[in-house]
Amino acid sequence: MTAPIISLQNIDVTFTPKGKTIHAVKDVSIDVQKGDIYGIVGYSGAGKSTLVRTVNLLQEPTAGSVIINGETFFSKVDGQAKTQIKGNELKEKRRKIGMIFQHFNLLNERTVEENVLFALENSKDKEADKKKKVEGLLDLVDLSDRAKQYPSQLSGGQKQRVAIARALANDPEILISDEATSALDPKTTRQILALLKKLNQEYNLTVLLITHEMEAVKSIANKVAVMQNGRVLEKGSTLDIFTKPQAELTKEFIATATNQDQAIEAISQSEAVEDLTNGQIFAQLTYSGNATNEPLITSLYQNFGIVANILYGNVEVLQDTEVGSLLVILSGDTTNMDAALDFLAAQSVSVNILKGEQA
Ligand SMILES: Nc1ncnc2c1ncn2[C@@H]1O[C@H](COP(=O)(O)OP(=O)(O)OP(=O)(O)O)[C@@H](O)[C@H]1O
Repeated sequence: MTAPIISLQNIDVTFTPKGKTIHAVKDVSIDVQKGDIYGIVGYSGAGKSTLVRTVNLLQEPTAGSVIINGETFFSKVDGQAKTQIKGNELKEKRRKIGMIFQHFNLLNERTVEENVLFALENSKDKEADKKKKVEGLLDLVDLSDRAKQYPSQLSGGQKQRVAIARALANDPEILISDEATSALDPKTTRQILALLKKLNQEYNLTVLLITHEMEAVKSIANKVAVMQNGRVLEKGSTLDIFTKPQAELTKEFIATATNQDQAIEAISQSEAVEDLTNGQIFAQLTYSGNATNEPLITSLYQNFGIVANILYGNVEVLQDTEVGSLLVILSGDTTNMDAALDFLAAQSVSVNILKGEQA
């Protein structure tokens, strides 16, 4: 595997406001490969923003190493500062890491094209070239007809597209998106995510996607890290995390993103689940790829005499792979049930027992 474009190693960030100590980030290590859309998901206060701000040293880590494109931006290990880029060098490097935010951070008294041009104020290019560049960027984000308008005349989605054009002005290889869709409605969110995906695919832009919405991760990220209380609880490919989540928090995020929490809640109150008898299990089965095509339910009956009553089923496509989810009541002999659950595990079906003897 090639060297990561972003390598955060054992990052700690501690704040000490008024003598109080806040461990915002605790021993976080993340490697992002070029071309990844890497989601970092967690609730408010989990430490996501603080962590990503260490990538361009807007936030200096208390300890750890920040290595971008093989170059050590910062390293402090065992209390010893080893490397830290500063001053103009840091400013120069920062320009190669674009950032977009929840509230767009546009200059309200400047037009759309002036906002984008502003990012090029340190560029030594000729004015005519800069103008051309801005035109190209506005074309890219489909806002050419709004060039002379002011931010107040734009919708939230359009403002975010101006911010994206501005973030791309210095040809960054990395784009940090910090809750960029959190203030947008669902349809506009989908459009902005589609634009990020397009930039990723067509320009090989690496995207760090900070969000509290697993839905956003599901739709465009190929990798994801789940954060809570400053720590990464688990990380991996989006497909793996969605099909085999380990941490309770991850399961919660996924249930919300796939609307399964609503299905589980509704079905949990159904008569069939309320009146679960001995030997019955109410479970969620999640499976991907080949397993989707396996006649699982038939196998359970034929091989183990276990009857599966399907109460809810859903299939979606994640990273070009089908991911299926079933809410079922499994009924049958206890010994056979154990064997059936082992069989499901061997078929790479993740079984989450929601109610019943083995829960
Ligand atoms: N400059 C600061 N001084 C003191 N505490 C801070 C500072 N910045 C962040 N924190 C604290 O660090 C913790 C992590 O905050 P952070 O903003 O990174 O979380 P987050 O996951 O990005 O959440 P949000 O989406 O709400 O910003 C919080 O407890 C926050 O109050």
